[in-house]
Amino acid sequence: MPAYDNEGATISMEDVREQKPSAIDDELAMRRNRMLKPQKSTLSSRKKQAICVRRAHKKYGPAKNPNVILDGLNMTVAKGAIYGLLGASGCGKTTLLSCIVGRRRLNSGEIWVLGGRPGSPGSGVPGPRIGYMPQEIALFGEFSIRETMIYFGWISGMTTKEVEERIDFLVDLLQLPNPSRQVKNLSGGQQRRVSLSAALLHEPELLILDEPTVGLDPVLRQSIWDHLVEITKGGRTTAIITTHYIDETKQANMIGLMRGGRFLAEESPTELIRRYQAESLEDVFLKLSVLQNMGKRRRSSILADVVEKVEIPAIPDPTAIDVEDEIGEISGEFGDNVSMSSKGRSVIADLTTAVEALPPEDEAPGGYLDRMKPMSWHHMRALIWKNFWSLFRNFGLLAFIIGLPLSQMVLFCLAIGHYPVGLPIAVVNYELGPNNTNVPCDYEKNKCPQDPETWEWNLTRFSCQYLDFLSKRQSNLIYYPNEVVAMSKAERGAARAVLVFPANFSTSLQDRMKDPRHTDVYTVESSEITVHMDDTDKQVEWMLLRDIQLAFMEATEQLTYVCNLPKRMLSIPVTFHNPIYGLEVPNFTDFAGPGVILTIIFFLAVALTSGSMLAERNDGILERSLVSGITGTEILFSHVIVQMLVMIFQTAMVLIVGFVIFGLTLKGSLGWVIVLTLINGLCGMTFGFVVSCICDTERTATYLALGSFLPMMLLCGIIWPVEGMHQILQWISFVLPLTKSTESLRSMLQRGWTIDVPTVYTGFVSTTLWIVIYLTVSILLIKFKKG
Ligand SMILES: Nc1ncnc2c1ncn2[C@@H]1O[C@H](COP(=O)(O)OP(=O)(O)OP(=O)(O)O)[C@@H](O)[C@H]1O
Repeated sequence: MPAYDNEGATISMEDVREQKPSAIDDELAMRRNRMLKPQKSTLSSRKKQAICVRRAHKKYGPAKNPNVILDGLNMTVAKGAIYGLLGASGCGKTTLLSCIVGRRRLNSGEIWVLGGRPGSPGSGVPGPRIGYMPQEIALFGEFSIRETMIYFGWISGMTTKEVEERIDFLVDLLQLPNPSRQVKNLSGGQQRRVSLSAALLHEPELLILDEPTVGLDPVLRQSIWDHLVEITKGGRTTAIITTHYIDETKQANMIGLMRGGRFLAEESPTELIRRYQAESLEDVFLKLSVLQNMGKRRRSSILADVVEKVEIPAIPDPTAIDVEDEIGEISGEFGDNVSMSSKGRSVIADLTTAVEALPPEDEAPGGYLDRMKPMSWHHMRALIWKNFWSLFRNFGLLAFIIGLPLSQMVLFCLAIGHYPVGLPIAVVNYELGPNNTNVPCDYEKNKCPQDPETWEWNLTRFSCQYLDFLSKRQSNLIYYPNEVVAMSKAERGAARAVLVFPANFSTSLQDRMKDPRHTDVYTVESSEITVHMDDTDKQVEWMLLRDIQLAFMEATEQLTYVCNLPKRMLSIPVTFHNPIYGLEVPNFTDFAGPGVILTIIFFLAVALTSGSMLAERNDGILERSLVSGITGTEILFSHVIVQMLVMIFQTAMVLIVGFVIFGLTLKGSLGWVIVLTLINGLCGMTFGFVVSCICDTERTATYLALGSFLPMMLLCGIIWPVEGMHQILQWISFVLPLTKSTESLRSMLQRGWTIDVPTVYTGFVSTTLWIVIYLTVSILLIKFKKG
């Protein structure tokens, strides 16, 4: 009868039974006996074990209210054993495993893995000596099964050919689907099997499998166990397995029952069942849990309970074993540090006091340079390959990478900095008489109002001449009959300004110009245009003010022109020549452009880097990569290399849109502009690393990125000159990463300054310094921020 069907591959129960020869049982029994021999607890004996944990203490949370996870735990895993780590959910199995693989540190205690201290130089742990399957799937959804294997194979130093050979075997063993299928399209169980095959791929010395069989078909679970028995036979491979299926661990050589931060027992499954006269391992766990609860009572009473309730085989001749030997490596513990040796020869109080002081860290075999070597070629190759494909296979992300800078730059160039036109301006022109809104505001455009004979002025309807010039700047002039109506309209938002021309405006103006000394107050007042402005929008107010004044100058200049008079006669005595730098008509787009370009590139890099790093971390991929020996520095630099490609592309797009399509001013060297934009993106990338190291979730990273985006926009002189800020803000602005670079880019673009000008090179220096700072901080955080 078919027992398991996967993608057309059908195996029968008979097949499975055939895979489990009785020789394996014999081998298991033999090794159980071998391993259960008590050994001296010396430094060298601990180093000889695959894993040896002593007095492990681990807690999370604040010192005042700690969550104690490991509470003086001892554990011994002999080489070549299959060790079943059992315990209720949340008892600390994963925490213990991550301390073993060197990803978390104990608060106190000692761990030896494959003869070294995890994480110490030269121990090889984390590294390819370990095959780690974390609880999460920890795979790249965008990759196919084959690509996943190639990635993990390369990391562990295998060639592609070796990986291909192993793929065939693992597909067969774990009944994987076609290796060309993408991981994200597999079922949860299939993904777990791919994850398991990635751990088995390079045939490591120590397999650490966190719930490898959860959700799997019982037949497949059996074949996985059979495979583990097979590979541990020779003694080269050791396996630790956590599982919730307690009974499947009866095939393990040793079981550690974990509860309350300790092991209730550490024994072979048959011995546990025999000793506790239980029907199953579940029963044993239950009995031991009850006993541990009693451990809250006084130790003496526990001892009585233990001795009374649990039949502990007596030692035939206790005197035959010396004191050292009594402290077996394999120990089960109860309650308050009450330990029982594996052979049950004696009940020993407080095993932990018997072990010696912590030995010094192992020295790395190589010299200082060897330890400093930050990157290995096969790691970098795997990481760059992985980063490249995970980026370019994700179409949503790709659309974001291309679309966002493009759309932002187009929107900026279209929406920001352009002169507001068509602003409604209310006009009350009493010069046209009481019926002023129905009378055309005409004037003789080319007629000089000065009599050529007498040189007497006869200025009429100068208000119309002025309004003609004003309408060329602001075309939306709305005429009202009187000031009261115009004001009430403006108060309700119908006009941005109200202009009132007195009845005898032109003649009063003429009198005032002709004989200013004897002009009376009435004449002065009636020669002036009264203006009421809506000041809510400063930009609009300044621009209207400018239009109102310039229109007057243009009207008077026109007068001098038609009367053939010197132009300066009727203009204000200030001459504005061509600007030293910049355009004659101020352009806010040019002012804000440099800051906006840098901000787009900087914050896109922050978002992309922190996003991909956090996704990698939260999916468990980062953890898995680190356990397989990849260093934080390698991860950072592989991201730098791939994202540099992205940034080059984004920079090219932004600059083309800004300078080629929208014609932003570019007077300096394009080469230096590109270099500054790129190193600014690099700076954003390194800031993204810091964000992803500090934050645990994408949400907090978003808050942090947003929280830094707004202050930078406001304080870095991007939309407002730094000189206009409060002195303290100016100091803050001085040390922000975008201030000096914006100033530098602006100077290159608009002033055409070269790199030897201090304002320009300061931008390069400041950005480079920030890169170094962010990179150092992130490397330190990756190095030291462990559980
Ligand atoms: N980084 C952390 N910070 C704070 N508490 C943590 C952290 N990691 C784990 N814990 C807590 O430590 C306890 C043990 O967690 P752990 O994941 O080691 O348990 P487990 O035995 O592996 O559980 P399960 O079988 O459900 O996977 C849990 O209460 C968990 O909430």
